[in-house]
Amino acid sequence: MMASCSSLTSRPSPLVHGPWSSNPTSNGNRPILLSLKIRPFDPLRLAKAVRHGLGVVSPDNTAVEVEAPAIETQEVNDEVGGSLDGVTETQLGDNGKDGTTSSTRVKKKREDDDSLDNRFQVRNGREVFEEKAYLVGVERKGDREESFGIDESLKELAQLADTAGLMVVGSTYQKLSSPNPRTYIGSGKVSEIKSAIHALDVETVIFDDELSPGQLRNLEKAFGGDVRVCDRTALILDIFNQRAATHEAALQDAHNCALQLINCSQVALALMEYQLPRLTRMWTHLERQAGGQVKGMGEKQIEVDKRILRTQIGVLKKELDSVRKHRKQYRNRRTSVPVPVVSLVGYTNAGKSTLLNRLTGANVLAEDRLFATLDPTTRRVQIKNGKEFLLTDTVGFIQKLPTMLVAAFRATLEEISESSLLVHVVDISHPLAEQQIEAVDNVLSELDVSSIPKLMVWNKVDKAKDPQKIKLEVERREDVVCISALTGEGLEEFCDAVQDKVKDSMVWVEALVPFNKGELLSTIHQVGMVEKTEYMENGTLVKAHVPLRFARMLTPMRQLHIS
Ligand SMILES: Nc1nc2c(ncn2[C@@H]2O[C@H](COP(=O)(O)OP(=O)(O)OP(=O)(O)O)[C@@H](O)[C@H]2O)c(=O)[nH]1
Ligand SMILES: [Mg+2]
Repeated sequence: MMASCSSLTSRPSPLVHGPWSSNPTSNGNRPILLSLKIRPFDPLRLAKAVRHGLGVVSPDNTAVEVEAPAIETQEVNDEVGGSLDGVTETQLGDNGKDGTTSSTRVKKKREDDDSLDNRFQVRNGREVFEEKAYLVGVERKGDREESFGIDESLKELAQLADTAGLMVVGSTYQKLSSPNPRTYIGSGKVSEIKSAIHALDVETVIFDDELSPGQLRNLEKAFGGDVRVCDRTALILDIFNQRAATHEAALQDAHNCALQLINCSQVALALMEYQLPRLTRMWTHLERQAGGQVKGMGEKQIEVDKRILRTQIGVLKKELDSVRKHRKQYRNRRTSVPVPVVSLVGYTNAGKSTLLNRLTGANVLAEDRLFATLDPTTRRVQIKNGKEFLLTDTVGFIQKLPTMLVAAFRATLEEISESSLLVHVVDISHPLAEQQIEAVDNVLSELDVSSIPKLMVWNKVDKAKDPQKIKLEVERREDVVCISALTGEGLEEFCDAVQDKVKDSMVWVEALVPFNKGELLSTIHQVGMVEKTEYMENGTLVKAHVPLRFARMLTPMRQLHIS
């Protein structure tokens, strides 16, 4: 294993360019994180840096099969506060639905991938190295039964790893009362994973929960060699980084481009903030490089690195503030023509982009991978009766969303906070649909959107085990519409429901519009729900539901009519 790892150093992994690593040792040259070159902030250059600094897994090239992780099924002894009675035997569970055991699959994979060259793949015109990853989860005693189970959480982690371009070769988990402060898992489990690393030639170990910088360091030391340890947060940040690059080319207008830049910078900021306390890894790296002789040198370097990073974080934050202010002004201008804005929110992979594409003929990337959408896209939807609304697609939510990424979501979230309606898209065919709904509601409850009306949409009904049962359930409930964004089923009902809900958020006005204000009349027809128009001597009397902001603009005419 060591031999193959060290031979990697001759071919830089395209996924990572460590900003501090001039000498690409294998550890400074692996996928996952540390991907941005840190230089003074320039949004355009930053976007470019993101694009060129990473090997992007093409969204079009989805040939890599998402492999369900080999989840250990054996009971694990309890470990409290780092006591050392973990399980030592590594066992890859049999979860192969086709009768193939995971270990056979793993063996097969190893044979297939014996040659390193096989693992360099050209995707999207770039060479990407598929690292072998091993997943580790912890089931906390006292986790509520209805929350995401460890199996499901690890399956999701495997999907995330696949999206990031890694090859999952196995996984394990441990039941704990509380995590070990030094190594997160118990020492028995650490040894077990170490055996798995050797047996499966693992290059990256990914933990399903966020690890502290100290835990990361201790685990890397414990696993030894060139094994990289990372966590769910790092993985998600890395995917966001990749996605930021992929989507840039697809931008079509200044509005979406501005949003993209904010998102891109937010991701950069999240990355830097994640890196800052973890920079000490480079210290170890420098120390090792110098054979442990010049400890001071590494120490000095890390201080310099930290200072540079802190300055960059400060500059980036300032720039972001200023871009945000401009965005707010833009939104204010946009709402002066108050076409209702409807935002699609929901768990990642629920089908939001597919729905947007279906309704607007847009060409937003929709695919069976997590976080396909990073940047919010807005398109106009024209309904049969001539009415229209703006539909905004947003980044998907996920359980265990890293706190620092909530800030990175802000560009999207600021947009949805001014919507007339939030449409919560649910993949009703997913076995954990309930839990996903809860995870989305949790994120929404942290945002200032409680006053915005909501509509729930159960999507992918075509894929559900028992579509009839779902349709009956929907009939009993008033607040849910059942659709298939893929086949188009239920989309008319969806548009009607959107209109009804949008109407609920409007106010009733009766206004006398002077004949010389013809354009106002057509705007009322465009954005409001007109019940009646009457031609009077000095203008047109309109009775309609209109958006609140627009009602304010009509105030003088309302007074005119009353007097
Ligand atoms: N069978 C079926 N598949 C669907 C339906 N809607 C979407 N999908 C599929 O689900 C996958 C995810 O769809 P997306 O539209 O990318 O999902 P998303 O919610 O935008 O995902 P993120 O951008 O990752 O948050 C794609 O493979 C779609 O083809 C549906 O109604 N039925
Ligand atoms: Mg999407």
